[in-house]
Amino acid sequence: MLDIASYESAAQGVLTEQVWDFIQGGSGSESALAANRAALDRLRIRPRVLVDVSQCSTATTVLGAPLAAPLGVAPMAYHRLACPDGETATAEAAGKAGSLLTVSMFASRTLEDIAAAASGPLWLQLYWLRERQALVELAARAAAAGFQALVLTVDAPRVARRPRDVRSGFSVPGDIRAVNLPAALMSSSHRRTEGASAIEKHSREQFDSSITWADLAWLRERTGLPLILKGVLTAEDARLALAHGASGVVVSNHGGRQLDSAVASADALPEVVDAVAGRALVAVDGGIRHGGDLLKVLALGADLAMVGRPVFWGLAQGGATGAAEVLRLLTEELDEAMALSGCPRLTEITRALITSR
Ligand SMILES: Cc1cc2nc3c(=O)[nH]c(=O)nc-3n(C[C@H](O)[C@H](O)[C@H](O)COP(=O)(O)O)c2cc1C
Ligand SMILES: CCCCC(=O)C(=O)O
Repeated sequence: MLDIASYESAAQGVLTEQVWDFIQGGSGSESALAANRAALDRLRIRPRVLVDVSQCSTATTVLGAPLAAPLGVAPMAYHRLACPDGETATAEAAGKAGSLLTVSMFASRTLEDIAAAASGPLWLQLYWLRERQALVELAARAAAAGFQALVLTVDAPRVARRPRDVRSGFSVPGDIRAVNLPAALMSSSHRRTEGASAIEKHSREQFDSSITWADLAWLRERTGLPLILKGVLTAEDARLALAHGASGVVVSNHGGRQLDSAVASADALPEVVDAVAGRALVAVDGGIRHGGDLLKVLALGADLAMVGRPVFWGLAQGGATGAAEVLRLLTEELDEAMALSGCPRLTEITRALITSR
């Protein structure tokens, strides 16, 4: 497999149509989904030549953790939809590739099993549930298992209407469970209804859509782990995130799965980078499919790029091996893009490298 697109088509051949649509799909007209790719494609690289690129290095550290490249796996629910081992396969893959793994609150393997399979840094993603005690317990288990940060997803007061899932009557198969949460909190995710998405209905029941900036203190008082906010798309919210003690933000429109008309993540990235001004970590996700895309978001000022669907495709196609290959491929492509653009070190990747067409 020579590119990420090959993993995508291989995965389509392996997954059921309903799971495929759940993974690939976005909200509404899928315009935010398309915008992520379009924004990256619009950016082009202004390469510099006759630079000594005989020794390129993609290595970096993120919140103190060494990585082979500024690359991480975005949180995605239920990896067992893609392969039988689920998140332990992903953890093994991320470790092999030197990437960071963000585990979803709706992971289908236990935090402890995932930690045992991991050899690299782990973060735990949370949605803010009405049942706050479940958050506190998860945060404590994550810290005990060696997770290094919490990622609170803030772009999902509820799961958006995703037409593909409504049409297919998507529900989470009964044998695949969000095993880190009490079963009673999850039962409606598995309740199949024609013409409705179970996860959208579940989120209306279980997510607390009343939380505001003021509530973040409550969570921060209950964990020693750094808190990162995922789903920030404006300078205003980036400043508020810092004012409320966040250690970082993930610039993301949730892979086009939440606000359908949202700005593309690559378009939002520069204003967030400028607002954060080096005071906290800036990660980004959405549509990153090539090493060149990595180079582009690094040039716009991201400290870390995260990929979602490509990892699912790798898992579907070849379990831990497939997912590791996807992460390695992106890292190799970044290395090549750095060499061919005259940037042997990550610090040389600046905005001067970017033009829009
Ligand atoms: C199948 C799937 C499940 C997801 N589950 C979660 C989740 O549980 N928590 C979350 O914060 N984001 C979730 N996301 C969003 C991803 O973290 C990420 O923002 C998005 O997929 C990045 O875009 P990309 O897929 O284009 O790389 C999910 C995305 C997909 C495709
Ligand atoms: C309730 C599960 C939501 C996972 C998901 O599909 C997403 O966050 O995009």
